[in-house]
Amino acid sequence: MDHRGASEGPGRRSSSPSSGTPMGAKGQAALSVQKPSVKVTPFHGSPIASSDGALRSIRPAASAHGSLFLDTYGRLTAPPVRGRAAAGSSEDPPPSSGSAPAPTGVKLQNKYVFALLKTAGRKALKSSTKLCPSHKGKERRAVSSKPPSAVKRRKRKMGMYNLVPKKKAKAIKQQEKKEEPGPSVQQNRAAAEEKPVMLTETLQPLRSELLMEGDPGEGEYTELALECLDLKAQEELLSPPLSDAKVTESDLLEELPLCCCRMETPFSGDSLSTIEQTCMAMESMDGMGTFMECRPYGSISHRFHRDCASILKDLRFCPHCGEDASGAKEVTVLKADPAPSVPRSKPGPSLPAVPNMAALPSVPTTPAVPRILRAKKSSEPQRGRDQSPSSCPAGCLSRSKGEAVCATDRIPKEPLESILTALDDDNLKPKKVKYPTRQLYISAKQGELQKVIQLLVDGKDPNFLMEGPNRVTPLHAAAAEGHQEICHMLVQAGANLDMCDEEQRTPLMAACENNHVDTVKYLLRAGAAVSHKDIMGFTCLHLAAKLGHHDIIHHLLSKASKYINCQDDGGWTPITWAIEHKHRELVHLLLARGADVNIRDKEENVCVHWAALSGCDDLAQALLEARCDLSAVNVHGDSALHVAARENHLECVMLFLSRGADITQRNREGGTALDCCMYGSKVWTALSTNKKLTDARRGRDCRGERVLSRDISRGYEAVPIACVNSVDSEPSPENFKYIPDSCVTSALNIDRDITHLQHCSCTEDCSSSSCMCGQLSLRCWYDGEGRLPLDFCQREPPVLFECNHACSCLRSCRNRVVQNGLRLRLQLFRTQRMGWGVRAMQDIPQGTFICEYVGEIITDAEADKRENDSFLFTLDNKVGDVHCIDARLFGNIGRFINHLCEPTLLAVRVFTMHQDLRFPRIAFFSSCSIKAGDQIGFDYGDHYWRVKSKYFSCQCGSLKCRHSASSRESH
Ligand SMILES: C[S@@+](CC[C@H](N)C(=O)[O-])C[C@H]1O[C@@H](n2cnc3c(N)ncnc32)[C@H](O)[C@@H]1O
Repeated sequence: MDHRGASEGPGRRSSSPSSGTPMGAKGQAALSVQKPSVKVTPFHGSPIASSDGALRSIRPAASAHGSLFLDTYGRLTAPPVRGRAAAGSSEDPPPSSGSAPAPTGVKLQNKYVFALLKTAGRKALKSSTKLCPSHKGKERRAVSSKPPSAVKRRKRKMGMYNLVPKKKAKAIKQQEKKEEPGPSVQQNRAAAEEKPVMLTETLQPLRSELLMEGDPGEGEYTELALECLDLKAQEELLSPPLSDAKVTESDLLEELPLCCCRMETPFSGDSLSTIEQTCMAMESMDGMGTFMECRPYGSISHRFHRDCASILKDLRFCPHCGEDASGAKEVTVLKADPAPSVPRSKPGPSLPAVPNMAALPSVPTTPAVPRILRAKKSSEPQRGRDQSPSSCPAGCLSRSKGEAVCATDRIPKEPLESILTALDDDNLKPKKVKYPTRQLYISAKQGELQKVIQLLVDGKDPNFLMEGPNRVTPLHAAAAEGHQEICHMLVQAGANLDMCDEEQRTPLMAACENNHVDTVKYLLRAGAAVSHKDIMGFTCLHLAAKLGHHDIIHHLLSKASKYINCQDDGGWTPITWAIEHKHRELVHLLLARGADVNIRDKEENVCVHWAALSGCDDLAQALLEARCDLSAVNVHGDSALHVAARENHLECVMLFLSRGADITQRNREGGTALDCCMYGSKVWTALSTNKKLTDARRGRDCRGERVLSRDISRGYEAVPIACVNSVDSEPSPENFKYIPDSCVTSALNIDRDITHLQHCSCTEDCSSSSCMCGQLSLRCWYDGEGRLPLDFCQREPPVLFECNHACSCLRSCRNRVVQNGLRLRLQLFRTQRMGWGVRAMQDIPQGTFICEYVGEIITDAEADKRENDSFLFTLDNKVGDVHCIDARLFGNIGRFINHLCEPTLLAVRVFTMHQDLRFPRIAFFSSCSIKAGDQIGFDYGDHYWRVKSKYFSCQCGSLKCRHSASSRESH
């Protein structure tokens, strides 16, 4: 049994309610697994056995040993610790590989697992690649535990916000430094000196308002706790491969690491204590300390720690504006700014309300994640406690791992109007920075709506596939983060809604997996395919069900309920995932929506197997009430009771026993549920007690009546015929073949020409109201109930001719009884002295057709050759050759009817489909009324007993018995 990590999170089927060797080699082998190749096992793996013999769930070996993990998409990646070590070690590869493992390594591992997958089944892959929330936690801990010096310094990529009032592109400024400022530059500077004044005037009331409310963060910016940051992802995203090639001039222009400050700080004097004089990065700091001050323009000042200067080719630059900082002066701020609020950029000319703007998604209220920027420095600045991460005016947050986070990267909520205005306004246009295409992915992931729009306007491909092992698009990233409005922008820019990543997952799947209901709704409305399957056969429903995303499931089902029973590559439906992961509410939702609980997975498990595995007796009960088959066994012969017993789930065991689970049922290894449980446990006690009681009951049953077969006719009769034995241990007779109609095994040339009707012994017209065959002079012997009349001659029964296909009557004509076959409830039972016999299971009025004597039609000569004459019925009709019906090898229930000296049956010759008088059908009619439970029998005839009395005597037990030993003696 494969019990790998039943309690683990998403990613793959962690376990299987299959059987295994309780203490066997399979379990040991699984435990000793160290590598993915070994972890990858077929769908059925043995469970891991504990010392007590109970089968236990274990975490996949890969997880335990860090061989493979899943990222937030549930994809394969390398172990986080190893990845982090690589990032922090000086001997390790250059940081271009980031903290993540080398892509090729991941690729190889993926390929390796995928190759194994083909032979071992998808489930194995799932098991081997399990990771989960806990993995993320590990990753974070690994990040925070590394010393700052262990992190390689790396060239910062330029980052900036687009709304930079009057701030010129760095390239222009660099150009200005080289050349004498021309008139146009002077104009720009003049403008730069004017605009901040306008801004402060505009924003002062609002800032005061915010200050009065004491919640500066509620305005344009919201701070995130550092712990919220997905540091690993950001490291990877923002750590482009470093090249040792020469840094060109264009590199200087494009790659100078800058903070994302978008605001110039007007300098209006020597005092640094007023808000107007501070960079926006001051918002989260106390503002005290010694800083370098850059004054790119007369009224603008930028402050930053000396160590926070951007360095490129040994030149120091202001981290805010990229200006040469070699001339920056050192300033000391002794007193904190009284109002370290956030200066605002001028939003540009106010826009009239745009009607269709309402249709656009609203700007997110959740703050985007600040980016991590790494300073390229020869040594990490040593900061004391007083130099808290927020104390740098440039917003460089010194982290324990030495990663600098620029607080100015906090992303403001920008109304779309402002964004659009900025795009159109030359003054508000961003610095001319040449972003790589992957910036679109980065910004989409981080929720930078403004930048996403800018990048799209600049012509970045919305279907760009991010390099790396998973090859996701910006739409994947935005959907995974729930950035609905960015999804909208990307889709409008031509992003393919159903683009697949390396694991064949779509953006919709990413949104489903991450529980972003609104994004899911948006993508569905936009036309995303809900039926798409990923590399493991998962649909959106599977992903959401596995993770318990109730609202996602609810919405998906409202749109596409027909996929509710869709099976993934393991044969699992969404409800099996929900059951395994104990998402109770979700299970009930899926049940209410009609999930099929008896769909078998690839190991033939049904839902109740999974409930047994997860130990959810409440879910098991709900499943049983939804008619889940408790007796179902999987390919290993395990019932749900086996699984619950093995997992030591007492409540489930009790439930299953109360619902009649068969405790004696053995799996393919020969084990009962009792054999699977832990000796001495409560489950063991419950099962042992039940076994004792069951054995006692069966002992009583042995003395009572046992049902040996529910239907000896195997469905060939319209009414099933049970076989019971309350007399001895004789099993149900199986030495013959049940046939519903007589057969011939040699050429008998039955004449089926209906012109023989003229030989019919009956000369009376048909008296049936419905029969229209009167012209053929057929007489209908049956009354309105299909019975023979009470005055029917029993001493010498006439031959009956039923209407058939050659008649003009309807098929419902009442002159068709025998040809309609058995209609009464009969039972084959063990008699005390006559072997098997037949009894009525209902009251039967006189004249009712009971059954036919069916067998092999043979010649009399053939009959004489046959040794066993116990089942021969002669068709002696004094017409032509004599034939017999031998029911020894082929027969129906009639072959079990015994001789009764007080017969209740009358054998009548009947013709139905032909009138070849040599071959009548032998039909038994009740010669009297018969009570339910009475044995039925006919008179075998004196000739029979004259022969057989030499061997045995009649055992009919009748007081009027004529062939018993005593009666023979008396005669
Ligand atoms: C057509 S079979 C009836 C089914 C038979 N009892 C059986 O177990 O298969 C006929 C055989 O049943 C037994 N049998 C039928 N009626 C009997 C009776 N009244 N007394 C004793 N044996 C009878 C005889 O062995 C006979 O050869």
